[in-house]
Amino acid sequence: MKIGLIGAGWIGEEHVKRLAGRVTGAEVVAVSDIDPERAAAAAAIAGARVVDTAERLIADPGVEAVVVTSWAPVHAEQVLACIAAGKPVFCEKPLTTEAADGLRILDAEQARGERLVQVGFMRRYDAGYRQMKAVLDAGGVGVPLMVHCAHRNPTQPESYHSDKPMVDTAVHEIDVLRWLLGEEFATVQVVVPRSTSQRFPHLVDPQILLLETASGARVDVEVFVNCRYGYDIQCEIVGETGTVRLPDPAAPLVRSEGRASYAVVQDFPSRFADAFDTELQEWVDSLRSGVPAGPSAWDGYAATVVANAAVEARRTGGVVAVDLPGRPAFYQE
Ligand SMILES: NC(=O)C1=CN([C@@H]2O[C@H](COP(=O)(O)OP(=O)(O)OC[C@H]3O[C@@H](n4cnc5c(N)ncnc54)[C@H](O)[C@@H]3O)[C@@H](O)[C@H]2O)C=CC1
Ligand SMILES: O=C1[C@@H](O)[C@H](O)[C@@H](O)[C@H](O)[C@H]1O
Repeated sequence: MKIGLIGAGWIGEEHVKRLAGRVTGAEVVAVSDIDPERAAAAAAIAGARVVDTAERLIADPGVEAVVVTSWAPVHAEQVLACIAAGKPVFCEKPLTTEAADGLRILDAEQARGERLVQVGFMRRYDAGYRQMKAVLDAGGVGVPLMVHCAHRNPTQPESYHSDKPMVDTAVHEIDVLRWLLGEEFATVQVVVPRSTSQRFPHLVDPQILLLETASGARVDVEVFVNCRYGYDIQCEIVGETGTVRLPDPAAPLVRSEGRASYAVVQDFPSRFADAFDTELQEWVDSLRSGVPAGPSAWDGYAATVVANAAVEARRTGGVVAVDLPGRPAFYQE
């Protein structure tokens, strides 16, 4: 597959390296970024061409499929342009920052009549989450009743504002829990403890999302993006007959100087390196087989609806209903 990539920033460059070096069956042939230096640097990794605009890259007859790794607010227009051109597109999360833009994508894809969009929710490709799903699907802990999650980043840049814990960060838990539990969320509330002193003053951090699924399971997600000590992702599902917990990444246990310890992963590129590789490999495989797989535009839309409701919940302090329409038949699995 000849791939064009739009948005050669941090993750764009990582995905170019991945597609050029570790993923089989694909090559990056074109790169575009509003910053020409970034585009040139990423293109050089793969021996690809630089194309001056996203529109030209999408229209380029030498590009068979597109990876969108630009800033989230421009995802919608770029994904819509790919659909209009009939080209498969892998779009990094979040698919859109506003649910209304996600609806436009659903409408366009259904009007086109073929599944073209996959969303970069890489946790579905993480070995630990896949093991949890196998346990749940086999009924290993009975009916899920409660879920406890923590999403901790060591720090975030000053541009990270108080809606981002939902739209940019907890959107991962929202998606992976929809997938693990096999149902949608019905309500969300956000409660905030006192903020850490280790943050930029404009940011509310940490924040806790309290969600309820359609069938009545309760979920708490702690988002704490200045925890300082590492990149720490926790998830425990409590069912009627047992519990299942996301495994920590394997690390050697060191006994020394009177202590037994193991290191905490420091960043998401390390924590989810294998998941990112598997995600892009399975996307390329699905393009080559012609059978769509992975998180769809519906999944991207549903996650943003919940994230938007959580933003409203923090602002109002109340319990907000998740206003999600029924899943169209086009997106039934
Ligand atoms: N799945 C995951 O765990 C992760 C996903 N992401 C997602 O990837 C996306 C990009 O994030 P980063 O790489 O961290 O950001 P970044 O700021 O490093 O890179 C974004 C790039 O997009 C370019 N860009 C912006 N508007 C553009 C346009 N109209 N046309 C072409 N290029 C444009 C910028 O110049 C920049 O080079 C975000 O949606 C983010 O949420 C980022 C990190 C991890
Ligand atoms: O997607 C990601 C970032 O964009 C986001 O900013 C971080 O909070 C997440 O931990 C990371 O996985």
